[in-house]
Amino acid sequence: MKLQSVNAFLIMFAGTVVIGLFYFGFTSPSLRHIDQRLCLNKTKKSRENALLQSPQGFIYKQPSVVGPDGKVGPLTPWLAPIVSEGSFDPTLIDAIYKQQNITVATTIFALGKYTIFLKDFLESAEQHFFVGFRVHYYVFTDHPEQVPDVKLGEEHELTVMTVNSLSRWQEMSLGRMKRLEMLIESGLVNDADYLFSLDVDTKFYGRWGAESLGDLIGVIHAWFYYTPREQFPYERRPESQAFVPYSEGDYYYGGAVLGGSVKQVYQLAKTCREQLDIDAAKSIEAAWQEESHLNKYFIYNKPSKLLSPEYSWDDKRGTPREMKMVRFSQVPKNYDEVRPNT
Ligand SMILES: CC(=O)N[C@H]1[C@@H](OP(=O)(O)OP(=O)(O)OC[C@H]2O[C@@H](n3ccc(=O)[nH]c3=O)[C@H](O)[C@@H]2O)O[C@H](CO)[C@H](O)[C@@H]1O
Ligand SMILES: [Mn+2]
Repeated sequence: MKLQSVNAFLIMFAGTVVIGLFYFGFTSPSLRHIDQRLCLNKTKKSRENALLQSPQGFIYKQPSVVGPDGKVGPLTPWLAPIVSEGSFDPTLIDAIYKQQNITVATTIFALGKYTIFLKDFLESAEQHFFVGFRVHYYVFTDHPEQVPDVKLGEEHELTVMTVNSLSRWQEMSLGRMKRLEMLIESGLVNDADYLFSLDVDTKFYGRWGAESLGDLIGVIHAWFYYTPREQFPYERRPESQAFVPYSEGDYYYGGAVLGGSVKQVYQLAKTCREQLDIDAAKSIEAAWQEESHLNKYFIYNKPSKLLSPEYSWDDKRGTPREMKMVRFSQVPKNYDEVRPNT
């Protein structure tokens, strides 16, 4: 009888301690703090690895860009937004990102005769590209003396990066991934939150703002958004690292625009550079140089946001019904005049 009551007392005491600990755990600020920190650490880690990776050889229907209603579809099959006129409120989206006090860095390559495009590019960018935000242009050129003196807006900055001349246009285009990788490694863009790389033989015609920001950004090419995937100009030789089988691919992305967080752009540039190096060692050049490697990368590492062809149009293409506006476009160029080789 006595023993039983001691046991009952011990059980009751243990129960009270357990309940007390639970209560203390939920209410104590210090323990809650530790708990929150653990939770946040976990959350942050999974966010950092938040590449939308897709397995190779996975077969599914090709998504269409323009829906049956004649409009650019609002989402990809992996639920990434496709940004086009009417899909966002420019004042709201700018106001949200303004509060984050962000810096947008942009690389532009102007080697050989391509310096002639810099004036129009920069002048039009100053009218349309992230107006009111902190912007840092990095102009890579082998002719620093030819960089025009364009008046920049408040908090807009331009750094000239002098590089060696190259003899083939393909190399100038190919070298962009390596330069991008090196620029990020140098720590020069550490102050930037987002990084874009844009073709220089282009002009801005309309707004390009915070709606274009995200972890990993690709642009749908102006010439291929009605094309079946087996006809995309992907690299089709299996010997190349840029090889894509006929049964795979979502959209054909343009090499003229890529972007995202500095971290994601680094991952992209490094991977593409490694693939380009392997090809170079085998003397293989992909069909569309780094654009081919970029396209392969985006099949297996899905962009978190896509820019519609409004963000990479072509002056030669007119404006079909489904394009409500043109924001950024390739200007006509005489290839024989601007390129050092054919
Ligand atoms: C609209 C679009 O998606 N265009 C892509 C396409 O043709 P493009 O005809 O647009 O290629 P391109 O001649 O404009 O070369 C791409 C970029 O490389 C730089 N550059 C090139 C040659 C030169 O002598 N000096 C120089 O600085 C310059 O920044 C230029 O904008 O395929 C290229 C790869 O071959 C790139 O992926 C381009 O982005
Ligand atoms: Mn171009």
